[in-house]
Amino acid sequence: MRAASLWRYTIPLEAGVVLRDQRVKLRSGLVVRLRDGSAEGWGEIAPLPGFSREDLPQAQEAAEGWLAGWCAGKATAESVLPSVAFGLSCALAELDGTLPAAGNYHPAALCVGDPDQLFARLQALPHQVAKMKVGLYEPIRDGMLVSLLLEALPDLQLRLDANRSWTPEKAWQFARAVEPELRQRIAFLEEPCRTPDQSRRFSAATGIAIAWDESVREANFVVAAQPGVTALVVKPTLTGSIRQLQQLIIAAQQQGLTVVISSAIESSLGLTQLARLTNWLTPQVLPGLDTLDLMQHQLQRRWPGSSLSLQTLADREAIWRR
Ligand SMILES: O=C(O)CCC(=O)C1=CC=C[C@@H](O)[C@@H]1C(=O)O
Ligand SMILES: [Mg+2]
Repeated sequence: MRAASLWRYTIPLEAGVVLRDQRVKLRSGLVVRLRDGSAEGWGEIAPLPGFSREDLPQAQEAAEGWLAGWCAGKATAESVLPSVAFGLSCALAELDGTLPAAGNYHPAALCVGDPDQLFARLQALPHQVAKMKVGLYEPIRDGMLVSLLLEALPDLQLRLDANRSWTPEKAWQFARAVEPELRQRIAFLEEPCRTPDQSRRFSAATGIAIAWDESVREANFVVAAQPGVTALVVKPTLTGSIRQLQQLIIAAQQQGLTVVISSAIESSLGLTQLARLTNWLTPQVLPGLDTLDLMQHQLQRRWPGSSLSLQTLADREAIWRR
């Protein structure tokens, strides 16, 4: 006997969270629970405004349609909406036991805040891998800060993310502020320039490794080894089901590329599932999942070690059930 419930959640974000130049105060999404006899599986469906092609009402409509079919025992294809396909695939994988319980709860530390605080925080990290946004201020300032951190912390490896914000000239200004021997400790710089071509040229000229994030989600994207490209940053809420993630990982491995499983600012429910997917599918790679502290509370499942309070859904009214 199959049953399903859908809840809607809204979590206040910490002041100052900026996504694509927009200050964002709330994160909303759906949580699904599937039951089949005594087995149970949960998933999170949370399109990210400005990044997902579907919005929350569209995701809800698609999820309800899929769930009605599933409860009736019909063979149901994966949704074409990535957030829906991802959340439902997690719920199914918990239900049938394919998603292992063990997780990798040690993401690359996301650096925000002023350089002094950053320095203290980075020094205390168990593994010296951190991620920093660049491209929000002057590129020379970014380059100087990167140099300062790499010089002060000799074991530190930095992942940088420019979100396609630089012209070739600005990207050069950044690179000139980082000495060539320090550039080797930039594990990768995500999408430095406005176009992939410009980013590839930047990498060839500076020796700074790059990674694709936005490009992975473009219709014409092909997984291919290219000089200077070391990694694909994959946010499953934006790319689709666990099966699609597995295909991407296999294709990337065949081309010698690393896949970094990353957050699309999911709640602790989705983040802990991403941590489990990381441990299962990319066990050698630190994930990009250090986004829980952008939120004011956890949802349904605890992230190990987090002191944020937990809100659960079982006593809340579902918006849909069957
Ligand atoms: O990749 C990580 O380590 C954390 C996630 C992260 O940086 C992002 C998540 C979602 C939207 C973006 O603002 C941002 C990114 O650009 O990659
Ligand atoms: Mg990015």
